[in-house]
Amino acid sequence: MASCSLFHPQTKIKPFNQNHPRLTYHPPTVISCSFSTSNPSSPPPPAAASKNRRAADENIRDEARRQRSTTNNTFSAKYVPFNAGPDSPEFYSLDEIVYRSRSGGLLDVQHDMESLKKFDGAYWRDLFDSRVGNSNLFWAERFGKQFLGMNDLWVKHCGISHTGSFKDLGMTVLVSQVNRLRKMKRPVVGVGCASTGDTSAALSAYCASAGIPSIVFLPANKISIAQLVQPIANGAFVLSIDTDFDGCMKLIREVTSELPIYLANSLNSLRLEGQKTAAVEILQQFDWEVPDWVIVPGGNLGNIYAFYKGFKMCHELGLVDRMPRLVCTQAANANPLYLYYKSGWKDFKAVKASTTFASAIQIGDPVSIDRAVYALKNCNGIVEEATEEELMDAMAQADSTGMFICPHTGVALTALIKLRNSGVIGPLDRTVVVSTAHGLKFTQSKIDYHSKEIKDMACRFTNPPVQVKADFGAVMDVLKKYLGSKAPI
Ligand SMILES: Cc1ncc(COP(=O)(O)O)c(C=O)c1O
Ligand SMILES: N[C@@H](CCOP(=O)(O)O)C(=O)O
Repeated sequence: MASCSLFHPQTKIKPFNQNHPRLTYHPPTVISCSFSTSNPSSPPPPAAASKNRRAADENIRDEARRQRSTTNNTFSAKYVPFNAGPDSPEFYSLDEIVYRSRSGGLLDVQHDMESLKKFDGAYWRDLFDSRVGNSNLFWAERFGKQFLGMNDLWVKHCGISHTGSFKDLGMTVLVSQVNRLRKMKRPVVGVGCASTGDTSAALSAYCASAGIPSIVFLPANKISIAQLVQPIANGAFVLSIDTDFDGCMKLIREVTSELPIYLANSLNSLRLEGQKTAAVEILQQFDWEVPDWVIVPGGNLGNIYAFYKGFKMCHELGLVDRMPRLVCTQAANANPLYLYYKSGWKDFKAVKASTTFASAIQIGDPVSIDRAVYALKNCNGIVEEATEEELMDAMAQADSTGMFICPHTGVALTALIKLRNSGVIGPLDRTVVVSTAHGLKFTQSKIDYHSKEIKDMACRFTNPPVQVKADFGAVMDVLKKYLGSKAPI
């Protein structure tokens, strides 16, 4: 949660709402999670939105039920082939169990934008403001000023959430829909995913809360202990498989086409509808001012598209007047998007991803490659990469200024450092780095770094504990030496 001292002086930041029902199941229609259902034929003035606000003792599900019964809701959404033209006849109800288009391509959730546009930007802003419930947007004052000469640098801590990563935002939507499908007696016995640790954590928690079986495929010995224990503790059926994430992903796709297990990876476009709300949160936290840059670490590449979609929706509905530029950044050990970008988008090749401290993005064959390319091309985006040393140093430097970030956020900060040093990102540019998971999930990498136990890595920013005898004189000696090395304030 944001404390006053972390606020940027010129920015009105909306407070973090601790009572936000992150683990509450939203009503079935995706759009009704976020939007009011007033009669769209006569848009109410902005102030009227506040009349729709739910009372303090009403949860968001009850509010949606009440509004559906008293208003004429014509909003709708459906699956369409990804990037299909307006004339494409192919579409599916959100109640169908479908992950691919007829041609085998990706799907996308398409909202009836014409209905939504009957309300103006002020209306939507007011409605979103009435439902605020954000993860922390942290003014990275020290890191920005000390290392980059920037005064307007922010870190969006999506990992300060129920299961400790941004996956919670999408999983609440997906599991809510599964809940609905099961109530409709659709053949869904369980929900499954392949995972590098965060998707499985979110899936197992939300399924456990809803009483739905979850099945997770994990690459053996390739995820952190903290991530492994999450689905175990939440009662998921955990398969530790002797392959990498891409191997697990292939298997879960085959399995979900044979068995009544609903696929929870971001190949399923429902997930991205939840994840895109992080973009809305950022805009809302800046009081609907658009940042210049948003930097996102990429692996399976659903999230970069989710951010694009969230910003695009806010632009199209008039909540904001422009789009930020997006930067997607990968570990150099797992960099198929980066190589594709460097080829001038000419030659995409999946890679065999090597081990990286950013283990959650050790992915060589991202399912959302087409979505990511679309997003980046349409916002003048950039792709960067980070070596192991760069990402670990960036993480250590950020931690030394009061953050406690994950290595993936170190990957994103490395992109920022490179783009700032090359002058692409200017000193006055308002920049948001997306922190995707909680640092406490990745303590082993920090221990390795601060113990200087990483082969071929200088570990330039270590801060190891000092071993000292239980003796007053010895303690005084080390303290005097330490204080002598510090300049007086
Ligand atoms: C912590 C973390 N950061 C970043 C990513 C990358 O997100 P995406 O797969 O949507 O590109 C993932 C998952 O892949 C993750 O778990
Ligand atoms: N980092 C992810 C990898 C799978 O991504 P998804 O968004 O397609 O589910 C994880 O935590 O499993």
